[in-house]
Amino acid sequence: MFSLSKLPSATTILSTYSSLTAFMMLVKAIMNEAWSVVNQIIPQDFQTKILTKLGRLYRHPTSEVTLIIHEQNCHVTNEMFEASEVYLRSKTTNPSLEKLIVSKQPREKNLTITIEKDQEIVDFFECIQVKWKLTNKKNDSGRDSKFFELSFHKQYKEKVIGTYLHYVLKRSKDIIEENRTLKLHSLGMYGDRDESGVWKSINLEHPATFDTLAMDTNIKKEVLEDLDRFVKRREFYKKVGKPWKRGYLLYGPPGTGKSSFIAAMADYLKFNIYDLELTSIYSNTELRRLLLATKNRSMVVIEDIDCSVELKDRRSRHRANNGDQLTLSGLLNCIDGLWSSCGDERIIIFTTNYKDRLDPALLRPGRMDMHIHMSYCTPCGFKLLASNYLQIQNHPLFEEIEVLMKNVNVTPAKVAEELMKSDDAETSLEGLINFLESKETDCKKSNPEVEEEERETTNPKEGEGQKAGKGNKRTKKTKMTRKTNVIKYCINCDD
Ligand SMILES: Nc1ncnc2c1ncn2[C@@H]1O[C@H](COP(=O)(O)OP(=O)(O)OP(=O)(O)O)[C@@H](O)[C@H]1O
Ligand SMILES: [Mg+2]
Repeated sequence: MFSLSKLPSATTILSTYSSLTAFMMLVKAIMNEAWSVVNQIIPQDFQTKILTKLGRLYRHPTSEVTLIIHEQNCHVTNEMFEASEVYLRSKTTNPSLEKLIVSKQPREKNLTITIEKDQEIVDFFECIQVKWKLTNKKNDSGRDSKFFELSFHKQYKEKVIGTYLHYVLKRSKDIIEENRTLKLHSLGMYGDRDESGVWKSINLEHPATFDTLAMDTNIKKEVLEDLDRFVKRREFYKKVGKPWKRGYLLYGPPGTGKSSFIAAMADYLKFNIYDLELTSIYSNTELRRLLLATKNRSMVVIEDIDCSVELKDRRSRHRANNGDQLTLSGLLNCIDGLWSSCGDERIIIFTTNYKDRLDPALLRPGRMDMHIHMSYCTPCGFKLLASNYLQIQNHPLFEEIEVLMKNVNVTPAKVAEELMKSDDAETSLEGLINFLESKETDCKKSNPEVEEEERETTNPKEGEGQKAGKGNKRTKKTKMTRKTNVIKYCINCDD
């Protein structure tokens, strides 16, 4: 029961209050005294620093939440820590940073810039402000242990944990992909002891890109759209129940850019290449093992497929005892079956100089999704090469070259070679014209009917206009008067 007699009397309350007031005054006096002593002992700017630090520690004591992201959890790498490190590398332009660490790994393209410990980085995500700080402390075993402190207002706790951290994970993956050094894996051998191959990798440093590749503009556009569609279709492939893979057959004469195309594709997709040399594989089992050892987001390349699946010439010592030899059907089964369903984002590329020599099984619909023809150099391809090699978009000699090119088959490789012969654009272009003309003459000799036709269509005033300067004796014909439907002279006349 509540009893009034237990309440303190008014006199008691008053006397307690006066004692408390007297005590507070005493404390204040002591504090003032102490403060004046501190003022005398500790310099003013040092005091400011301490107060700022204390202020930071105790700022919004109740409104701020801090997440700790350790480098390791029970000796296992913490992916969130790694992702944060990578993510914060993209924030190093933050004006609040005073110290940064700069480094460069061998063969990496870019410098790596990371934050120094105790530096604070402010980041914004959907109007939320968060603060990152890398801290370093000795752990129980006396070793340095690193961790990130991620602080923000407590009202955003759900959003930061539920959304922002996932965003950091995703962004860091993208950043790694963007800066990835591409690898070229090819087959190394164990030596005589064992005939099985193993994948060995080196950095892929092929400079070809789709911008430098001279090929039919429409085909190039179609391929790029196809690749873009392919990489976006993870869910689509899942839905329709197909392995997420795509096959391309590149065909065309030597020197038309098939290998350069593969390098350009790898650069565009940022996929590693596995160069599968079938002539060094001797059984279907070995092929399967090698294909299963390839990683996702990669391209398996089999060059000159018409030659590599000819198994007749293989030396007997390579024949597997159990009769398990590499066969075309073994290869196709592997590509269509087990291997392709064991990974994601796989591309397989076959190249050949002779599409007509390929086994129909390779060409049947659905096997290679796209057949891409790499042709001899076209006038449009020549312009791209001239722009790349000579940095010119136009020149009076272009017209003559373009007409010659319509009549003579010349590979982009040969054009590139001619354009590299001199630093002077005109000299290079003249060299190319001389080459095309000599090839035209050779081909006419081996095809007299065409020569006859040519005689009828060449300008009768031919030879009048000798080229001025540089002592060039080339006869300047008015090529445009030729029949536009003239057949190409050397269909298989390679350099
Ligand atoms: N289409 C092209 N565009 C730009 N450069 C090209 C092209 N084709 C060839 N080249 C140049 O010629 C060189 C050789 O070409 P590449 O090796 O790609 O030809 P390929 O078709 O693979 O030949 P092969 O059938 O002999 O393997 C390239 O390094 C490049 O400099
Ligand atoms: Mg090649």
